[in-house]
Amino acid sequence: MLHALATPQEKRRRFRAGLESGRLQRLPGAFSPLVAMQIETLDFEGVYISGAVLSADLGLPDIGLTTLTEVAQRGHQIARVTNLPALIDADTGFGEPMNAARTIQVLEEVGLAGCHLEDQVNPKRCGHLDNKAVVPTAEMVRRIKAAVLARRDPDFVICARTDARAGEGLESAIARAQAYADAGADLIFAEALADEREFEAFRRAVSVPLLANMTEFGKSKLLSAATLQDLGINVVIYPVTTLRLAMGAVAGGLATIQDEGTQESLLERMQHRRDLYALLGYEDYGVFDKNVFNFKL
Ligand SMILES: C[C@](O)(C(=O)O)[C@H](CC(=O)O)C(=O)O
Ligand SMILES: [Mg+2]
Repeated sequence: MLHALATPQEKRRRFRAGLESGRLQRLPGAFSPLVAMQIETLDFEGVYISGAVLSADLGLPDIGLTTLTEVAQRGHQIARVTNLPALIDADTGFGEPMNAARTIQVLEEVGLAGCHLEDQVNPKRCGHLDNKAVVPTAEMVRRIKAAVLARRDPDFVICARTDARAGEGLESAIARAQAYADAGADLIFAEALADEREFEAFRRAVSVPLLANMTEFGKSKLLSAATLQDLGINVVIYPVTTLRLAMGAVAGGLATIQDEGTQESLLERMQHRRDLYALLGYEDYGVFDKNVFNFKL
């Protein structure tokens, strides 16, 4: 009720244990706190909070327009309602290495389990767009070192993302990942890898845990959880999936209302009022006031 029972420290320890378990940690994107609660009712290991989704939700493209304050606020809203660890997209850290350091402290304070910082130049852009530019390896190493130094809970996971595969090629992306791991990154996110072969090459070369981004309609082939597990990948994110599902349903449903003049034919595809109330735990709120939850169908 009101918030999740697990503390941020417990959630971070749980995420750390998951990274060390040898089992794939599956993190669907939560585009709202309510979606995080839905994810928790299924057997997922965590939730992901996407920058692309936050931008889209605000009606903006994913080109580095959102601020740390907006990202932290959304992260807080989501992290507080779920017992699952939440990993958030911190883009480039919102500026210079000093800004990345502050970003880590703020994201820690709002209860997240970890975040990823990427090696793109400011302003960043979606990892599946063309003509991305990355900063020199040494500059990203400074970004990561500043982040690691600023961290106060050693269990807060700092994930380094490299966007170098597109512009510099696989070898360079691997060399960067190794440098980022040496700088203290706990987890490596290799953005926009093409297929199994590229994940295999990363797995062979990098000793820290690896994250795979299974985003739709991008540059990466969609690989199943079983395949990723076999490849030795530790974390998979489905960053924009729930938003794409919801928006597909919203667009189709609005067209039906236009065509049919009623939403009657859509009812069975909707989350029922009863299920929404169960997810929100309405009944639990009756401990404060017996009159809060009076609902009969
Ligand atoms: C993972 C990602 O950074 C995100 O913000 O969710 C995006 C996802 C996407 O645009 O599909 C990305 O740059 O890959
Ligand atoms: Mg992003």
